[in-house]
Amino acid sequence: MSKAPIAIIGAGIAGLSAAEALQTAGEAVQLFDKSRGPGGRMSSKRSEAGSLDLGAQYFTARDRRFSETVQRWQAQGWVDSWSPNLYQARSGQLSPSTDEQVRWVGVPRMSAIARGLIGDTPATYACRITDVFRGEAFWTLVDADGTSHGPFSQVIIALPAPQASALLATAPKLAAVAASVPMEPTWSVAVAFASPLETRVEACFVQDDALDWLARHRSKPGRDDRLDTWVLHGTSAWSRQHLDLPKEAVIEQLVGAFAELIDCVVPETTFTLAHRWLYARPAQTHEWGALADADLGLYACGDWCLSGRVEGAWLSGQEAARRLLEQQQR
Ligand SMILES: Cc1cc2nc3c(=O)[nH]c(=O)nc-3n(C[C@H](O)[C@H](O)[C@H](O)COP(=O)(O)OP(=O)(O)OC[C@H]3O[C@@H](n4cnc5c(N)ncnc54)[C@H](O)[C@@H]3O)c2cc1C
Ligand SMILES: NC(=O)C1=CN([C@@H]2O[C@H](COP(=O)(O)OP(=O)(O)OC[C@H]3O[C@@H](n4cnc5c(N)ncnc54)[C@H](OP(=O)(O)O)[C@@H]3O)[C@@H](O)[C@H]2O)CC=C1
Repeated sequence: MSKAPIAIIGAGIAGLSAAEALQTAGEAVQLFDKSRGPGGRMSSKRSEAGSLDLGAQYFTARDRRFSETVQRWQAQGWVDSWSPNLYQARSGQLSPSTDEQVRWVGVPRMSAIARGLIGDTPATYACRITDVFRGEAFWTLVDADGTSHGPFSQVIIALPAPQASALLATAPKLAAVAASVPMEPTWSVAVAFASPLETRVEACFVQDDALDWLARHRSKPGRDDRLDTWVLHGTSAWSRQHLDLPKEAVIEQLVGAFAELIDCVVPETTFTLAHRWLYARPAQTHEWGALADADLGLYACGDWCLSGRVEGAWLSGQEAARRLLEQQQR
């Protein structure tokens, strides 16, 4: 009889990283995600202004293993470096803020990385897992429609901490650790103009009440440049305070803050879109790598186990896979 596969809940970069490491080691995996495709916070949204990166804007690679992986992604044509005219804004004052940091983006959109990584890995989408339980030898997952999935030999939960905690009931200690990680929201707005704004700014780290970041979409490699589209992110504090504000009001306030900040005339918008990320980033970084109850065969990973960035999420997926494989060899 062939061995039961390993279930991975969450097809963001952490789940995909774990899936790749396990498949490379000869294990069979099955991914589940509540969205219509992979990528999670690294996905891109299709819109009338083209495909937009509303979540992760770029990523850096400081760890050697991740750097080597990103080089491989670049060779496969999934990523390219992005060197925008970088600015900062402090107390409403814009100033150039060029640096030497290499920043990476998916091409032609951020979701290209997840699309590349998933390959032909078995994945079930639009499937929100609501329960994870273990019988005598195997694991079963239950989704929001009440459908059961299994049997599975082990389970990796690769979700933001509050969502992971809800599925970790079988391992109360892991559930408690995940429940101890608050995650901050981010309101993300895309705004497009029919003719290009007369500014050199292509990206800006903002320290403001409302705005945290802005990026000019067309400055990224491979993007559609028919419109001059900008992505604006609210700060964690502002996003938390305005969590339930209607999207139109969020757009009005963030585009208003953008118009005050940017050093040029801002004309009528031709397109706007708002997206609320409820669990955008962990409030602090951690050094857990991944969480494991190896005897049970239950693991948890995600950006919140490390740095709250793309690199941290990828490394956490690797660590969950490493611990699972180590336990199998015992
Ligand atoms: C607005 C924003 C800007 C960011 N900017 C940057 C940046 O510039 N640089 C950077 O390095 N990082 C950035 N990040 C952070 C980065 O995107 C994350 O650290 C990383 O993508 C997290 O990956 P993950 O796999 O841990 O989680 P996720 O990407 O959240 O993946 C979790 C997956 O689980 C799925 N899921 C959730 N619950 C269930 C369930 N019950 N059943 C099934 N599936 C479920 C979700 O649909 C999702 O696909 C940003 C994030 C946001 C939101
Ligand atoms: N919005 C979210 O939910 C969210 C945003 N995240 C952002 O992701 C990047 C990733 O961080 P990383 O360490 O990989 O990148 P950087 O080294 O580019 O930026 C880190 C912070 O350092 C400051 N910084 C960096 N370069 C400059 C510069 N040339 N001029 C001014 N400041 C710079 C900046 O911090 P401040 O805004 O100055 O406080 C960068 O933020 C990072 O931008 C996160 O904010 C991650 C997860 C969720």
